[in-house]
Amino acid sequence: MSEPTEVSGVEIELDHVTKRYSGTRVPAVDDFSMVVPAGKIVVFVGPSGCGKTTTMRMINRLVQPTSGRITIGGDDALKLDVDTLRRRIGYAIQQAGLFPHFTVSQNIGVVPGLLGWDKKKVTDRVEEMMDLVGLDAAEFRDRYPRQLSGGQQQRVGVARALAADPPVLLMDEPFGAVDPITRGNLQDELLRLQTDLKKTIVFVTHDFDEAVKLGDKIAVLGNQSKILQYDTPESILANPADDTVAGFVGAGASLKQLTLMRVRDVELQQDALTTTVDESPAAVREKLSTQRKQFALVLDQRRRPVRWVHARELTNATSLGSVGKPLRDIVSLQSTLQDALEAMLAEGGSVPVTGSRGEYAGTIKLETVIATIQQLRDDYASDAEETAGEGASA
Ligand SMILES: Nc1ncnc2c1ncn2[C@@H]1O[C@H](COP(=O)(O)OP(=O)(O)OP(=O)(O)O)[C@@H](O)[C@H]1O
Repeated sequence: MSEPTEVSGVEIELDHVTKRYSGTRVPAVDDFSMVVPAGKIVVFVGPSGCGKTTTMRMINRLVQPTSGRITIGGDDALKLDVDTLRRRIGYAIQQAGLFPHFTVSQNIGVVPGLLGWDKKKVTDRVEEMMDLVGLDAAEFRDRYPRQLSGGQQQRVGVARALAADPPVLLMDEPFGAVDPITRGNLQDELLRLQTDLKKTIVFVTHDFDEAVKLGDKIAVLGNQSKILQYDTPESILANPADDTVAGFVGAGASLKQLTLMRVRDVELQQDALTTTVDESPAAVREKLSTQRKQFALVLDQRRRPVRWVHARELTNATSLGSVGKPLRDIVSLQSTLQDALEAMLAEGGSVPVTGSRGEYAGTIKLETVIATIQQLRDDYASDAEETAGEGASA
């Protein structure tokens, strides 16, 4: 295994690449040039039909370019044997594209199997991948895709794409078909994985917020995959290159900046009273009353938050095993402040924050997010003033 901090991804370069589908008048992709840096996530975002998918699929030659050059880690992708090329490139798509008659483990083991790995190595790898994407192998290994939720299917799709440890990952709207909360969780998990894996990832989406959250760089594309702007999310939000990009960035750029900040970047509260499921309700009620608090946060044996319980609910309770209100939404240290804000609005107050293994790390409160928005606006206003000042003195 490589060191976790090592970049395992390789650079991708597209050089004057054009795709003209037969029988069409205008090219779907016209003279596209870009360098995707090794170990980074580059997100293609743009309107429907602008050529995002065609551009991406030329990288693994699911679409054959009409002209131009593509190199992957310095090798000419158009000259490589197509099987060799695709072994270097994981591919995940919307609705996961799983084989319906294969179990989860067969789906994840497809590429290692094709590569001729022995059975034991494939089984071990499947378990490792399931663990990586947060699926319990014992529970899910033998299920069929239709026996999984949309989010679980997407996790299997990501596990399958990563199974042969390719340096490059292409992801075409992989989280497009799931509800917003699951989508947020899947995005967080991808970022968490990427911290260790450091693959080169090209990610296609319609959703600008998703692009801001995931991208080290974003390519805003117009018709025929024309690159309108290719830059960091911070620069695109602060300085959209033209009106079309500004339109895409949309209203509320300062709110969108909340997607650039993570919960780990702000201060958490440590004043909630926590308790475990095996503590007696009477003891917890006593502590609540001494500390003049109304709510306690119940943690499970692994210190993962499960429920808020109100002092009132403890009066007749015999155990902490079931009383209280289950948490609908938990944010992690990786979540964006926007996710945290949405969770707070849904929960109606502070929300618990979890660390990398799901353990309780503190709570985040609305005032913290509001103060951060204020800070971002002040910073933005003073930057704008400086820029205006420079203009005047030039
Ligand atoms: N096989 C094909 N034959 C002919 N034209 C095609 C083919 N595939 C795509 N196109 C056209 O090429 C253009 C770009 O399509 P592409 O799927 O790459 O866009 P996209 O940006 O990924 O769109 P969306 O976001 O809707 O998926 C579109 O005008 C589409 O109609």
